[in-house]
Amino acid sequence: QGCLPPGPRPLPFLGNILHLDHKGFLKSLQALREKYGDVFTIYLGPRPSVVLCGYEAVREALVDQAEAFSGRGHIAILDPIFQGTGVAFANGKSWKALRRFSLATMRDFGMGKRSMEERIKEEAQCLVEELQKSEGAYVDPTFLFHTVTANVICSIVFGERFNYQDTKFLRLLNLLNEILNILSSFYSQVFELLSGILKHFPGTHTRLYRNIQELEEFVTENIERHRKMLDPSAPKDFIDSFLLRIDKECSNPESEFHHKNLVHTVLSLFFAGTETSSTTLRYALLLLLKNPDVLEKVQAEIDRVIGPHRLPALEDRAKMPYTDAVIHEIQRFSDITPVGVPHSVIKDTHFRGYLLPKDTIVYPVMGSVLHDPHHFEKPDAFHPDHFLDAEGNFRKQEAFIPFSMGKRLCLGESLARSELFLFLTSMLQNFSLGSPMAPEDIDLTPRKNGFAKLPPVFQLCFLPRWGRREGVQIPSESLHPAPASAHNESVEAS
Ligand code: HEM
Repeated sequence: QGCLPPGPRPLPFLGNILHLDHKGFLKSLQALREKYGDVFTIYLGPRPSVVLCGYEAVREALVDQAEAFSGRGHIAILDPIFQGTGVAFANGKSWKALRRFSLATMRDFGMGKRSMEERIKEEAQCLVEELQKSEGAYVDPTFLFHTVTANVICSIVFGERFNYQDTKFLRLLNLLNEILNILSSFYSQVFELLSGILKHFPGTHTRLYRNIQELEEFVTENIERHRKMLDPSAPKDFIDSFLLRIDKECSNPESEFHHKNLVHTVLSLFFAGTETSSTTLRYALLLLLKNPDVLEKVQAEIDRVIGPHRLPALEDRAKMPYTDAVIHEIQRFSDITPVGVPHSVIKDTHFRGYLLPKDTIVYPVMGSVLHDPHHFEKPDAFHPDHFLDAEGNFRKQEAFIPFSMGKRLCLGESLARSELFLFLTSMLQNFSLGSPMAPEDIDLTPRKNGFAKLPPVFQLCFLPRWGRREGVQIPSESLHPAPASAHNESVEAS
């Protein structure tokens, strides 16, 4: 049975449901941490989960005992669909093969001649053009940001980006949105506790399964098109590369490279790689509106290093320590997966004097690491100096782990970091930001702070910083006041 860490006494079947506050799973965990320490056990329904808080405990598990803690914990509402297939949900030999393949394919030129950077730059340019069309009106950027991050995944897996008005693409986005909304809803948390009963009745999970099925059909049709056009000497995207691997291993009945794993790996990339990046971008703009002095310094660095005449490129980042520090602080502060993604131990595991039986679920509470007061001077403030030394050089922080740590470390980390840099610098190179509210009135209280953390809904306007004449970008005096004052002037002008 093992010897689990201490925790509140569970009820039969219902576990610690009474200790969990649906408004803030994280808050409930913080209260329990005060009572039981950095490592404790809670029962989600009848199953125990071990919760790890603070940098030290999370590192000791995910890094010092990386292999033991590398299992993926079940997510009850998704279990019947994925059944352990697809890179984000698989375990053991299957996960290892899919992860190695996915990383190698997305790295370098695993998918033909176009690099990841080119794909993101193309999307960044479309994003700037789309924002130009808003003509300085106030907009809520949520949908547009989902669109651009989903399009980057489309470019990688399908080999093509879609026009923002394309009806098929809009349907794909709606399905994704609805699926991710259900996954982060209170219903899914209840399902986690009571899946044994709820799965026998129709409910929101039935709608979730219909949506996922439609998404699977969309992906399968696309795979069939790829199959017909496949050129074995020139794979041009993720699906082509996977199909070639299926063919290569077709005589091996044990192969992990089959249709179901392809479809579910593609879905994993969409689920893990769209809302995460787009929520971070939204937080970025909100924090820059709230902190106009920071915005001003970022734009000054962009003007100095990149200037107005060319697109930002990844190699600029090394020359932009302030912008790099700000992006790190945005990710630290926004902390978009506060309780982490569940892991499990793949064997009986000794940890800090306890014995966790094989398959015990483990939550590495990332919010407790990103806000660890032993590692960050002002854990609850937005403070880019966390990532700068006294000379203004970029300074690494070991407790900066928005992508987690160890063997399950986010597979899209490099892609996501490139997206954040290129999308943000492209927007700030071209636009001043305006808000209908003064910075001190902007409320940062998250709209949700449970399994996912979401910023409040807000609006802003994008005011061109440069006029265009005969294809050359030139400074537009009337449109280019100092960014901090632009912030307020634009409000009065509207
Ligand atoms: C700011 C953006 C992002 C953040 C903060 C983020 C964060 C995370 C976190 C916390 C995990 C869980 C790691 C664990 O289990 O300990 C994860 C896993 C994962 N992420 Fe990301 N992610 C981001 C963007 C992306 C993108 C763009 C992709 C697209 C390729 C992606 C693909 C994945 C996949 C496939 C996994 C599962 C890895 C596995 O189970 O082996 N993520 N991510």
